[in-house]
Amino acid sequence: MPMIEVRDLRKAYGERKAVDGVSFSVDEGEIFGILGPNGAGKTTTVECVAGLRTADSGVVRVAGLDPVAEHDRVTRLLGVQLQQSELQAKLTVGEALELYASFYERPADRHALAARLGLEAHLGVRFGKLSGGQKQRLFIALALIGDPRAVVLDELTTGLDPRARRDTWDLVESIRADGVTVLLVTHVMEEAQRLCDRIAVIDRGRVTALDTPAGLIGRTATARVISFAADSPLETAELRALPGAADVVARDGRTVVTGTDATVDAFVSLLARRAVTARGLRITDTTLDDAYLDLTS
Ligand SMILES: Nc1ncnc2c1ncn2[C@@H]1O[C@H](COP(=O)(O)OP(=O)(O)OP(=O)(O)O)[C@@H](O)[C@H]1O
Repeated sequence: MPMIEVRDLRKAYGERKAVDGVSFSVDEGEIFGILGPNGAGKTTTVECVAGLRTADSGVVRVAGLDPVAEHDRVTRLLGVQLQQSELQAKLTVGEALELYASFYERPADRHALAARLGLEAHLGVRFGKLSGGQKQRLFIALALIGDPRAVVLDELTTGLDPRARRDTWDLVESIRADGVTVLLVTHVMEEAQRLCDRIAVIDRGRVTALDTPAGLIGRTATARVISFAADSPLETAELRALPGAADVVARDGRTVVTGTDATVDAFVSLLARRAVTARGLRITDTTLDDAYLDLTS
């Protein structure tokens, strides 16, 4: 049985179809990403998973339970950190953990959790005085306080500096290492690529692709990018004629050819045949960014 299952989920706000037939399932122990542009329906989808919104139609199950009809049981299994959460500014970290722990029969050990999230030294600090990264760590702690089997993390690293972002990623990996299933909403490509086992790309309320990060990248028609200084004697026409070449453009004083492995092989042969060098040659893979742009409007 999947840990989280969503089948043909639909939810409209008036005329606006926010979620329009979304399906996916998340296996136990997986980090599953939901990736998509602003307004794609990501938050609405995870709110339905958490039982915070009632779907118009479709099926949502968490460990086989209905998050709306069996809300209390699902709350014990599923921790939730939603986008733009807030707490009272005067509440201290310790008080927030104590308050949230009181909602559960068997909460996690507050002190161990605070230590694990690097909040031990901040237990007496008021919420309003915490940095962005510390607030985010507190919200993750609150999502984990019920010792859940799965956790929803929505826009986890928005507004964090690069170090805090990386620390948060390490934390998500350690949560998964403990066997907790993670449903992660993000529009940070690097985050999705680094953390997720599989990703559902959502656009305008629909799943446009569902695959591993490598699978999504491989789907893009062009998987290799060759670039070199624009002063080479190679003609645009002969580059365009390379097998598999999808595009040749001039950008920032460089010539950029996108294509496939066959394009790279033929390009190297062309250099040898013409006895020319391509100064500053770089051959890179298409990134998840490119794949994402291909898959969304
Ligand atoms: N309570 C609401 N009432 C009316 N419309 C809403 C409501 N919540 C969301 N919407 C609309 O539904 C669509 C999907 O919103 P949702 O928040 O699920 O998208 P999202 O992918 O999470 O976007 P973002 O990345 O910006 O958070 C958007 O057009 C949004 O404006």
